Amino acid sequence: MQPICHRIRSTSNQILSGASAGRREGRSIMAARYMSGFGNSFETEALPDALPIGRNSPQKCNYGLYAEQLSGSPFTAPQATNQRSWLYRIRPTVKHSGRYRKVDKRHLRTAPCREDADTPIGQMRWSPVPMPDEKISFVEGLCTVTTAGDADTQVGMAAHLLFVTRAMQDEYFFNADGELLIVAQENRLRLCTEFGVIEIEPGEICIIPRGVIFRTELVDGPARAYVCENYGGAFTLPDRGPIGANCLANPRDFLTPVAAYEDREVPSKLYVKWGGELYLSEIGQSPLDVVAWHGNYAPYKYDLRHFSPVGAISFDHPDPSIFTVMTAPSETPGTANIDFVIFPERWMVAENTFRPPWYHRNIMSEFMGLIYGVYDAKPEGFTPGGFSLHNCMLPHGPDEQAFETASNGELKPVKLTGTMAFMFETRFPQRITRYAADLPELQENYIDCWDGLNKHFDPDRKDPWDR
Ligand SMILES: O=C(O)Cc1cc(O)ccc1O
Ligand SMILES: [Fe+2]
Repeated sequence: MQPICHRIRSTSNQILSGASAGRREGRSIMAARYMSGFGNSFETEALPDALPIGRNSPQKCNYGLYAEQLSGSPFTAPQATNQRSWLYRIRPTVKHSGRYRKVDKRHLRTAPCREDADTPIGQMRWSPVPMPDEKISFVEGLCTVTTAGDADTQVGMAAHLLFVTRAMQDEYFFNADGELLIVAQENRLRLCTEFGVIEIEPGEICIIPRGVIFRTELVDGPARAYVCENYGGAFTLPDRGPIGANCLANPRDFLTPVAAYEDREVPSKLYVKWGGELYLSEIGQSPLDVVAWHGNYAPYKYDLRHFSPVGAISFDHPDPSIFTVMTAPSETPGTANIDFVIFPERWMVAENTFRPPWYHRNIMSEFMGLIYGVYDAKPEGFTPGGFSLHNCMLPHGPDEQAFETASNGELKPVKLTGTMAFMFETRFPQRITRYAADLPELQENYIDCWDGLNKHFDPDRKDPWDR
């Protein structure tokens, strides 16, 4: 067995859900099981010998399965970015797809989307949007708040809020417009995918690559998440440069599910997001019928609490790029289509330093969310489930309270505990949607948080401590 190649054999791994999952919980068959490593070539089978050995397309596959390739990159992409998997399934995906009809996309939007034309520019922040009362599934609960770039040309991103108050029952979804980075914020979410079952809780994220079919279930109540839709090339790990081979997000902590399948023949619905619209196809069975698969194009999860931050151990506040979990690069080196950055628990030890984020203007556009705890630059008004947008070149930085505390406090080592904020940072301006602009949670007075930053300048008093 090659070191980066996983062959997971299990006697039977069928996706069970709802009541049947509960009844059989003791049998471990339901527990999501994973293989470790980022970007590996994995192989996994839910029935013994379902995977052909040493070839992809035998004349006949074992168990009467169909072989099918899913290409996440052009065939000819360079080795480092070449992504594809081979799926051995009960039916080919053409049988999970009939005629499509357009359906209501509710609050789902796609770039380019210029619903912000009448909204003045400005720094923006929203309080958490309450969980809706109505029963909505993953597909109905995606509410776009910003879009950037152009999905058709495969550049840019969208930031969505996600509210899930009901499981998808005989309903499935895939997104042709981009890969989905799902950041759990409240309660767990179970994603039953073509490749196997992934479960995430607040503090964890998962990536569903473009085109992968899945449905979602609830585990412990209505779930809320943030979602970044990446229209461009896939997220990957950033180069660590002089940091070396370890720390930040370590590859072994990324987890990909083992194969699991449904052999379920009931009228079902397949929803597809394609070209910014939502389509529905009625099908006669579950499309999650992949009994075995191998390759490097597959969903995965990551626990953000495994991120090992590296920071200033003497003085000054480094650029937040040191906290990049994953990056979706563009063709221009160092200029990401999207950087996914976190602000986790960590020690602050820098001496003679203004420790919170500095005041800042940025060519990149910064969408931020708070999973739990307090963000050091914004102790007031930025609450878990809330979000903010500091767009291209718009100034921002610590609020008055953070400035006062950080400028005057004793600089002994301090641990920021129980906190997890994140940023979707993109090279493109982010356009807010009408939905976001009309939310009552939009904080009209956000910019007042900088009101009390008074002039301290005095040409006759050089010593800042002498006042
Ligand atoms: O709060 C922000 O705006 C994000 C951010 C964090 C940081 O540590 C440095 C710069 C920056 O933009
Ligand atoms: Fe910033």
